[in-house]
Amino acid sequence: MTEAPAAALPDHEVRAPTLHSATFERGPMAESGLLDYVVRSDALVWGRRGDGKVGFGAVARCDARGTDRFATARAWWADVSRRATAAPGQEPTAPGAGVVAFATFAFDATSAAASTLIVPRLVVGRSADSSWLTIISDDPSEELTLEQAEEELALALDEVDDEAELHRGGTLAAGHVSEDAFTACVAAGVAAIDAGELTKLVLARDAVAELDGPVAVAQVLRELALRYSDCWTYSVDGLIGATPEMLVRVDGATAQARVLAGTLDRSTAPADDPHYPHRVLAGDEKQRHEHQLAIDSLTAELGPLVSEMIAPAEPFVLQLPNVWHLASDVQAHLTPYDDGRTPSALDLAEVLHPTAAVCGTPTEAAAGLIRRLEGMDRGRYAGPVGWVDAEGNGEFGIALRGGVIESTSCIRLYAGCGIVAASDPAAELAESWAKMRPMREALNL
Ligand SMILES: C=C(O[C@@H]1C=C(C(=O)O)C=C[C@H]1O)C(=O)O
Repeated sequence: MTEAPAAALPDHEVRAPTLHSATFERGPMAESGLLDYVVRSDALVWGRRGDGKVGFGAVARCDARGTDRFATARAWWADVSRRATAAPGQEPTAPGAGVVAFATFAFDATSAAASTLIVPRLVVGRSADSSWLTIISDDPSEELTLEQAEEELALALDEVDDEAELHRGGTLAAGHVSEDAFTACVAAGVAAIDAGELTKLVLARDAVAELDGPVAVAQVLRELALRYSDCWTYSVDGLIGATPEMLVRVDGATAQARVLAGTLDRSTAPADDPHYPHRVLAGDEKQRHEHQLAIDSLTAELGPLVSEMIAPAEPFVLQLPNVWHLASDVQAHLTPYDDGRTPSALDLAEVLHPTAAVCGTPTEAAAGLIRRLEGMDRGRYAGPVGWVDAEGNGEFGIALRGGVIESTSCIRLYAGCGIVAASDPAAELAESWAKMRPMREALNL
């Protein structure tokens, strides 16, 4: 048995609000599902193939920084969850219904970026077999009715962005890590690997998009969701994108992850060779090695918390519109902590982050070298992004293939690549461009 992580920090002042909610079942949604609700730039979004949730407004928020960012978020969420109540007869009916927080975490403990949990006022949710509307209040005396919830939702959907003012295009410039700096970083990373300092590290760069009008967030999200239907589209407090990588998903006592590592650009692939990705990706020793290190880092951290883990012996080739990836879906049965509680999605996000898919092996050596070589604050790029409910169910993707909105018309994009002994700087630079393609296309750049 494993000891549960401390439920509250020793100096944690309980300032979590007492929330109550009402959840109303709704009929089947149109084929487009949740996308019909992605119309505002300030909505909270988590979704894939029309399922997921869209949040409006905010009734509570927790911001944390530094080494304790996960612990602070966990303690705050434990307080919120413990006190949350539901209106009689309107209890949550599915994971993610009822009181729920959208969450985003900085990649590194030294980041200036806040890690944030936001509880929305309204949530429209949809899963394979149900859809619902939840309204949440921090005023225990407020009566929460379906009429009230529908009225507020209609208002929220009415105040859509003025399409005439939104951006049509713009320019993309180097960020903190230019192309030259990136290739130099990769060369230095390979040298460190050759010197035996570490086995793998993931190096990233950024690029700044200056648009000719306000970022058309909702439009970008809808486009990403439609084109990248195998990815999880997210928007939490200015962090937006569509990630193909699931750090962890918790549904009751089941945990799942989708590990990616190993990438092949589709734009340079021969059109007439259907076996190309299997031969060049699945058959390549460097890519297989990089992938195995990512799986090992996940299973090593997850192992002590589960009674059973199924990790396939062979990765599969995940085809996205821009690239192919080597992918492995891992599933596990969670063991309760010795206090009887099942590890939550938040607990697991903390334990699993950062995997070797975005940091390296060994973790500490890679994290140190990333700080030194990149010399940029990754902010929330490559950190966990997703949601958690009061029961501990939730989904945390790794915030990849996206960017951070820095001002009304400016968004910073990020992309990184796994570096092993056989990596070539120019090839890694090209791969980083392929990984920025989804956002560039959605932004019209
Ligand atoms: C770091 C990123 O992607 C990660 C690195 C990969 C690789 O190097 O092959 C593949 C998928 C992701 O785990 C990114 O998209 O920025």
